Amino acid sequence: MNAQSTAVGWAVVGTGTVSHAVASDLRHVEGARRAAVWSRDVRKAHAFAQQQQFDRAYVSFDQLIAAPDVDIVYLATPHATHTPFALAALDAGKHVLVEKPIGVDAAEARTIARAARANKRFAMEGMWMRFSPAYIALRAEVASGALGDISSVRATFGLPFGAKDSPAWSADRGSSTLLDQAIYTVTLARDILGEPAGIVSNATTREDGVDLSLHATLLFDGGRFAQLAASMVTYIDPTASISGTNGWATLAAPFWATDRFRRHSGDFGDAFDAPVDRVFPQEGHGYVPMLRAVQVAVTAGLTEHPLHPLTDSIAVMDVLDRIRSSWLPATSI
Ligand SMILES: NC(=O)C1=CN([C@@H]2O[C@H](COP(=O)(O)OP(=O)(O)OC[C@H]3O[C@@H](n4cnc5c(N)ncnc54)[C@H](OP(=O)(O)O)[C@@H]3O)[C@@H](O)[C@H]2O)C=CC1
Ligand SMILES: O=C1CO[C@H](CO)[C@@H](O)[C@@H]1O
Repeated sequence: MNAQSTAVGWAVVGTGTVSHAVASDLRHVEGARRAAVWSRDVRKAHAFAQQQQFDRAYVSFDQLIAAPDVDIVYLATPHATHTPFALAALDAGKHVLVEKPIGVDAAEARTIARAARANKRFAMEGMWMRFSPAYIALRAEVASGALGDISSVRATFGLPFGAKDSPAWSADRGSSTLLDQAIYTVTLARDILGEPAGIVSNATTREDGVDLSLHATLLFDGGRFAQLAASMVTYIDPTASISGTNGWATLAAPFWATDRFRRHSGDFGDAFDAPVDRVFPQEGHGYVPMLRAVQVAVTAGLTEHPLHPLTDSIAVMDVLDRIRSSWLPATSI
């Protein structure tokens, strides 16, 4: 792929939670070379490179994106930093896989899409749920009519991540349960029901504006609806279900990274007494299908992935913007 080898060189930017999981999953991707890692802290960069077996460690982002053996830059940093890092990497001629959310709003997502087009480079948001075998199979069952005409979706993702005043969540980093958790619920609702015609929502926000919990009802043509909720301070059942005229199906927790769903369908007897379980093998921490798909697309010269094109990231960000702008004046805690 790059001048020095036929392997595809990956760089990981940031050394936090998801960087470790993804770096470890890269070992399962045939032809992926763990080329470089970047951190603001030299010790962390070297420790990560050693632990995850990356060739080199950088504290200069400019040097990392100038490295000839780096093909794909995976960005796993705070939300507010995604766009500047992505633009710099694209302008340096690198392909980018940007952790979700691609930016903090739809305007940023559009800016990244323009830069990817201008540089003729691959860009994608790391919406791994869309590459999960269980999720793909459920979408196929829905499309084939197994649940009849779809009438509603419920998707909720609340986990108490820590203290409400944790410095890990800050407005200047773009911390937000809308961007961090609700993005999965909106992605699922759009995948099944399309673009919402109306939105009813409210959120609980911290004084600095960080939204901590929210609920939203998305309204669609024909009375269809999606009930969504997200939180970073309390549990909210981390499952999702899709219902229609012939039954319902539930993605097991955590629905955004699940290996299974249960379908209840048919007449009342079958729906209640004869559910069908579908279970799929999970590779690594669950990121492998997405990483492999990105690498295959880049190797094939694609600039977007058909399973998660930039137009979809932009459309989801548009819905997130609409949800945010529908909130009543901030309710601080
Ligand atoms: N797909 C998934 O399953 C998951 C996705 N995510 C997404 O991944 C991204 C990162 O999340 P997560 O790994 O949980 O976050 P962490 O806080 O654990 O790690 C973020 C890393 O970004 C680096 N960083 C760069 N610039 C800054 C800055 N200005 N302030 C703070 N850190 C900075 C830090 O690395 P260093 O100190 O080395 O510079 C830090 O370790 C987010 O977009 C999040 O939504 C998160 C979890 C799971
Ligand atoms: O995207 C994500 C997936 O799930 C994690 C929790 O398990 C979240 O923290 C994260 O933001």
